[in-house]
Amino acid sequence: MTTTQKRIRVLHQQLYPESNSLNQIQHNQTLARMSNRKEAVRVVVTGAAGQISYSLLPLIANGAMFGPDQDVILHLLEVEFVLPALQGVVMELEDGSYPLLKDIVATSDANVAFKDADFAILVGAFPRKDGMERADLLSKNAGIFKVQGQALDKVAKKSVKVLVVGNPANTNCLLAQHFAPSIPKENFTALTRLDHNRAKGQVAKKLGVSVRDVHNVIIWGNHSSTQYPDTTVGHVVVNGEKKSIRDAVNDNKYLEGDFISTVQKRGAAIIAARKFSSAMSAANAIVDHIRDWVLGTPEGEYVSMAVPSDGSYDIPEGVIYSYPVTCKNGKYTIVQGLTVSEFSRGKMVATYEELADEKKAALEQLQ
Ligand SMILES: NC(=O)c1ccc[n+]([C@@H]2O[C@H](COP(=O)([O-])OP(=O)(O)OC[C@H]3O[C@@H](n4cnc5c(N)ncnc54)[C@H](O)[C@@H]3O)[C@@H](O)[C@H]2O)c1
Ligand SMILES: O=C(O)CC[C@H](O)C(=O)O
Repeated sequence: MTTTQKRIRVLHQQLYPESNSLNQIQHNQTLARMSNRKEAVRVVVTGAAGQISYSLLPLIANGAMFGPDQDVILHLLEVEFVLPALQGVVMELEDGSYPLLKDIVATSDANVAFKDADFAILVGAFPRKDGMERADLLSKNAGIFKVQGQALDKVAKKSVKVLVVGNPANTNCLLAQHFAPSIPKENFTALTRLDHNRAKGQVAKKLGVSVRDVHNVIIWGNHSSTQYPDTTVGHVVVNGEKKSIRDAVNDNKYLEGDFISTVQKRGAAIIAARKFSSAMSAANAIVDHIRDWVLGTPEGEYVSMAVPSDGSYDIPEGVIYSYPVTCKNGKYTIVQGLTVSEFSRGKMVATYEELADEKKAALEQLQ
C-alpha cells in the first residue's frame, strides 16, 4: 500500500468509523462461514452439453439444489465428439462467477466422471423427437445405462445418490441399478417430479390459484403416458382455508378424465410444439427432486419420486415405480396407508404392467 493509499484509508476510517466496523463484522462472518463450510460435493451430470443440462448447470452452481452454503464440484460427462461443445459450457460456467462452484471436471470417460461421486444425475440419452415412439428409446438408450451403472459400481462413493432423467427413465434407472450391485438399491431413483409439478400446475390453473396453494398430488408408476396423476388425497389452501382438491374443483369427470390425460401427454404436447422435448421445466424438476431428497420435504408435504418398488400398495418389487414420498435426513420414505379406490387401483396396475414389460424388453436387449 502506498503512503497516499494509507492516508486515504486513515481519513476514510476517521470520517466513517461505522463503515469500518461493518466491514469487520462482514469479514468475520465470511471467515466463520468459510470455517463452517461443508466439504464440496461431487455432482455428476451426464449429457452435460445437452439442452436440459444447459438449464440445469447454472441452477446447481448457484445453490438452488444444495443450498447457499454447499460448495459443488461439477463432473460433466459427454460423448467424445461433443467435447468441443462441452468446452463452451465449461467456459460459460467459469464466466458465471458462481461462488459455490469449486471445480469442474469435463470428460468423455465414465470412470473419470463418476470417480468419488456423491450425486449422479443421468440426463445423457437420446430424447424422443416428433414422430418417434417411446419404445424406440429403449433400444437406443439401454446400453448407456449399463455402462454408466458399471462405472458407478466401480468408482463412485457407495453412498452416491442417483437420479435418472434420460428416457425411458424408470427402466434406465433399473438398468443402472442392476449393473451397480455394490450400491444400495434405494439410492437409485428416476424423475417423475416434472409430472408432479405439471399436475400441480393444472390444478392451480383450473382453480385460479397459485401452485404454492396446491398440495399432495401424486404421480403413480411410470414416467410415460400410462402414469397415473392422482388428486384423491390432495388439498388446496386458499385464504387460510383447507379444502380437498376434489371439493375445490367440484368436477370429478374432469379430474378423472381430461386432467389425467393432459398430465400424461404433456411431454408429447411440448415436443409437438417446440420440436424438442421439455428442458427448462425438466431442469427445475431435477433441482426439486434432489433438493427435497437431501434437504427434506416440508412437514406434511408429499412429493413424487420413482423409487425401487418394495411391495407398497401391492406393486411387486423389481421395478422403479413413482410413489408419494416424504424426505428427511437425506432419506425418502414411501407414504403408507393411503386409501386406494377401484378406479385408482386399475390405473396403478396398468402403469406397473407397462414397467414390467419395459423391464423384460430391456433385459432381453442386454443379454
Ligand atoms: N424424466 C423426465 O421427466 C424427462 C424430462 C425431459 C426429458 N427427459 C429425457 O432426458 C434426456 C435428455 O434430454 P435433452 O433434451 O437434454 O437431450 P439432448 O439431446 O439435448 O441432450 C442429451 C445429451 O446427452 C448426450 N449423450 C448421449 N449419450 C451419452 C452418453 N453415453 N454419455 C454422456 N452423454 C451422452 C448427447 O451428446 C447430448 O448432448 C432424453 O432422454 C429426454 O427424453 C426426461
Ligand atoms: O418423450 C416424451 O414423451 C416426453 C419427454 C419428456 O420425458 C417429458 O416428459 O417432457
